[in-house]
Amino acid sequence: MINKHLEDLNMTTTGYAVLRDPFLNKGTGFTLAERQALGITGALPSQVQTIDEQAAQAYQQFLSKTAPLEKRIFLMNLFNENVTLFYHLMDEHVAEFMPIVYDPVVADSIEQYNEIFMNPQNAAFLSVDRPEDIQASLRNAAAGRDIKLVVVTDAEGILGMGDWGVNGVDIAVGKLMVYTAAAGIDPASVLPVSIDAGTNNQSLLDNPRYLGNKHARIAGDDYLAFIDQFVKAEQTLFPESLLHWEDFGRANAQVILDKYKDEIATFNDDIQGTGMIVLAGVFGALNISKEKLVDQTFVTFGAGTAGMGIVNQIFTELQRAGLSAEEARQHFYLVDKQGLLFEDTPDLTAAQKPFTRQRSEFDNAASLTSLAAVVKTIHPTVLIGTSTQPGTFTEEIVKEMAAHTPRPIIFPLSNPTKLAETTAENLIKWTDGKALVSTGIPAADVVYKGITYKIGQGNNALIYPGLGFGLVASTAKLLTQETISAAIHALGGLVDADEPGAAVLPPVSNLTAFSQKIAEVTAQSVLDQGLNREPIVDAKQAVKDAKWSAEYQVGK
Ligand SMILES: NC(=O)c1ccc[n+]([C@@H]2O[C@H](COP(=O)([O-])OP(=O)(O)OC[C@H]3O[C@@H](n4cnc5c(N)ncnc54)[C@H](O)[C@@H]3O)[C@@H](O)[C@H]2O)c1
Ligand SMILES: O=C(O)C[C@H](O)C(=O)O
Ligand SMILES: [Mn+2]
Repeated sequence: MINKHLEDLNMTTTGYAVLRDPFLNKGTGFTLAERQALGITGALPSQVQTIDEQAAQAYQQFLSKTAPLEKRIFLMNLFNENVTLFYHLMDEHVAEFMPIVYDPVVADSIEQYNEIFMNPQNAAFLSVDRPEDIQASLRNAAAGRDIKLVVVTDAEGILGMGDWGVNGVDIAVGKLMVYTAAAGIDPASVLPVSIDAGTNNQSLLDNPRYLGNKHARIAGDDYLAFIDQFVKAEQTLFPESLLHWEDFGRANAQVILDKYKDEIATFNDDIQGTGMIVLAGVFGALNISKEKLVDQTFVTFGAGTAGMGIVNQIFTELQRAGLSAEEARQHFYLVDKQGLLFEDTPDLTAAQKPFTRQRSEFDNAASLTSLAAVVKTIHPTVLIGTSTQPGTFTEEIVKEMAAHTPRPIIFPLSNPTKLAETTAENLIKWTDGKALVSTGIPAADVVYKGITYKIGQGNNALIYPGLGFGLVASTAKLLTQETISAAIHALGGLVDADEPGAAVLPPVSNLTAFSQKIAEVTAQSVLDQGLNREPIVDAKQAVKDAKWSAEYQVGK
């Protein structure tokens, strides 16, 4: 698909403006004829390079950087200069670049955002103090581009690191880069958005270099009114776009999703994307252990945005498998700061309440205040960590779990690296190779007693690009549970369960291939429900037509 922006600008943009527009620039890739036509003859050295030659040269420069953050800065600057070359290079090195462009190195860039500030990858910055600027800010950042996908963050819950104010814009930028690298959405059709609602992070407020609003976060009705103004402006300016919410705080994420999910094409990645990838990972694990979902007992450690997204997705699937809601609920034990969550536990969230337990179920209810006590009492078969508490899946807890189930499914999912509940290596060793493991951040293979255990990455990045691109390609009006379930099953069936040490999810090196499959299944589901805005008959063809590839267009 040739973006309208390219056609429009191509006719009117000439001279240095072409070289400075990252969506148009080819640098030394411009042919002599193009240089002539665009009025940039003499503005570049005489050699004309192919994109492969440029990519090889850029990769050498990338390799000369040793610190991960330096590598990221190099790649962000390359993106700012030449978007096509950036993605051409990323296509060739997707497994190597993902941790740099995205999690975990994106966490370092967020923490040091003000100190390393650079031209911000075409993001839109909205300030809660200037609601009157919302429309203009979105329009200016889009700069005439036809926007089909917006990733917005207010950065109250960046990964597990809490409130990072305006710095959090980098997660919106990173998520969108993964969308294009994985699924092939046209980078000229996407927009990262930062909502600066203030920050409660004292280190930012005290930092003289902090670039965001230097006041406490606004909350409550004022906050929700600003969100509503944003949604209305976004939908007015980009009426066919998908709106993706990222890293909002626990008190707002579900409220916002519930408010808009039946009205517009929208998606909360931490709730829905995480629920999807975890269920796909559990299916992958059950393919290996040859067990059934309905026979599993789940302990979720950290019953916040992600934890409850996971519980609800599995809960839905258990009902699809034939259980009643009440039967399905019996499979879950939620552990949060307070310990096991009971119906009379103080400070329960709305999402937690339906899944609490009764004290009368246990002889030792009063002592179920720690994960160790809960694991010892419940004997879970699946343990999921979204707690933000590093090192909490201890050897004692893991060994206790493994003593009561042949293939314990254990997913320490908290990000970034420094917050993970434990490592894949620990889990394999402590369980003598029995654990079926997935981690939020990328993990190296674990070699143990002669077997190489591959570790699937349980990160929503393995599923949201295919889902989101499928929705955009099929011009979806809404995202339904039916579509979500279809996408999960598309991914869950992609592992080779019989290989010794097999991973529960496919490798990031295959991200492009399986994102394509997820996009096709998603688009088909949208068509099956009649939720497409445009008349589309062939889902696969629609995905193919919408796919952008990181090659220069001749003569453009
Ligand atoms: N791998 C993935 O795809 C993925 C996706 C989303 C979130 N995450 C990770 O999950 C973590 C949580 O994210 P979130 O958006 O749900 O945040 P959140 O703040 O909504 O939830 C965190 C929950 O953990 C609880 N918690 C805090 N301390 C605890 C303790 N000592 N014991 C038990 N529970 C405790 C909190 O009370 C809260 O309910 C983050 O580290 C995030 O990076 C991973
Ligand atoms: O950003 C990630 O790596 C996954 C997830 O959305 C998170 O918030 O941790
Ligand atoms: Mn997130």
